[in-house]
Amino acid sequence: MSRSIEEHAASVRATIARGYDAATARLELPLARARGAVLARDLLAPISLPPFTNSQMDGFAVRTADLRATGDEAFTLPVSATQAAGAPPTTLAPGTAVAVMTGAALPAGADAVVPVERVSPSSFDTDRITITRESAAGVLPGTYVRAQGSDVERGSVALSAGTVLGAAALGACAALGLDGAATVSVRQGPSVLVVTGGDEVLTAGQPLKPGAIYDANGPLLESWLEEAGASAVTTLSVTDAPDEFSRRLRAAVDGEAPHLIVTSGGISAGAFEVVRLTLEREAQMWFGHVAMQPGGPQGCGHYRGVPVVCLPGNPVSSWVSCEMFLRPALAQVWGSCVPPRWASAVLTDPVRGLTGRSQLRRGLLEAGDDAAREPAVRCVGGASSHLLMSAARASVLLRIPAGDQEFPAGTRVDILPVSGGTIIGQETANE
Ligand SMILES: Nc1nc2c(c(=O)[nH]1)N[C@H]1C(S)=C(S)[C@@H](COP(=O)(O)OP(=O)(O)OC[C@H]3O[C@@H](n4cnc5c(N)ncnc54)[C@H](O)[C@@H]3O)O[C@H]1N2
Ligand code: MOO
Repeated sequence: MSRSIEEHAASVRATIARGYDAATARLELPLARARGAVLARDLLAPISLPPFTNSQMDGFAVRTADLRATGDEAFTLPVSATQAAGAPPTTLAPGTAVAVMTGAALPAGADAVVPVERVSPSSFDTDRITITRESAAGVLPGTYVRAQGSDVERGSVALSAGTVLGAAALGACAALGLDGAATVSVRQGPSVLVVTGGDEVLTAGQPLKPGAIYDANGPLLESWLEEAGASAVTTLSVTDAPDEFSRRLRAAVDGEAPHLIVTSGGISAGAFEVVRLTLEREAQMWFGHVAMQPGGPQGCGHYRGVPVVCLPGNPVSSWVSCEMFLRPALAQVWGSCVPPRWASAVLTDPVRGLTGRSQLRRGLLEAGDDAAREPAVRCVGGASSHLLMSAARASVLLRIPAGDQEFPAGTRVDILPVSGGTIIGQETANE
């Protein structure tokens, strides 16, 4: 049975939704440990920002009414005081100006600021300034004034639920006076049991035997899931022996009580597909083919009431499947990671499509030195799903539409940014 990418994505989302646990999905965390997390609740502002009305420019605070007299070609005002940043606000006497610095409180009575370079002399070392009629015409109430609460009003929503606590958001929290110990309510993803292995798979650190390979998928999935906000990830390494697989899976699921099981490998057409054969017998599952490459063989369902998502064993297939199926589902159901942020770019080189299947090639977005130019993307490595080293160099996945045709250079394709990848320009910097 075959599915489209969208059909399988919907099915994985519905599968994962059955394991959703509202109590786990929200967590109180001190800000110092919340970097990268997603806010679960609106964060209300404990103070207004700016906390007081202040100047946006180094210049002179004035009363605009003083610059409206008719007939004069220029306005000359005595400088009655200097208002430095950090000092309490002074008062502007009518018919005068107060020298004011960027970020300094606007003196009481002033309603605009004229930048120092627009007055004569253009200096603070003076006891009077002159403003031409032409310059004065542009000085309106509020000019170069940052009103109290113009960024956020005390008590209103400063950062809404769903905001990722990146650098700007953490800076915003600090601006509100929240220190690292202040707690915020953040999203947390499911606890996940990762099942990887096969008779050929060894854990790194052991001597490599003929016919064996090291386990890439365990660490790959663990790291991907942690980045996606999983509350805990435990890994079960299995062999291809069905009875042992069945027994150990059951013990792990009963012992860990995970919200989600993610398996890799053992689901396609071979003679020892232990994951598919066991789950077809012991769980309610769909196994079949999704019209994409890599990541064709897929499965999902429920094992003892726990959602299971089965990914194909080739490492690149597992990784691409995480981005295509787990990311949208975790983002929508648990809210613990950003949803896929698809964009577009043009191909630098021709790419051959595949009949009946979209391809998800790994690519590098070229550094654009011209902001007006559309971003350009090139494939890194070939199409095969064992090519994990070139996948590690990729900064995006490119979706090449189905079709037995060549998509020429210049074709616009959908791209999905991924974390990691090689920084263009540093490929030869072996320091
Ligand atoms: N006759 C067919 N054969 C295959 C088909 C098919 O449709 N008909 N599909 C191919 C595709 S596409 C993929 S993808 C794989 C998926 O197979 P499985 O999910 O059953 O995965 P395995 O056979 O167990 O492993 C595939 C490949 O990946 C390596 N592997 C597995 N686990 C790990 C791990 N933890 N770390 C590193 N590498 C791992 C494994 O050694 C195999 O080379 O099936 C194709 N075959
Ligand atoms: O579809 Mo498989 O996942 O290409 O290698």
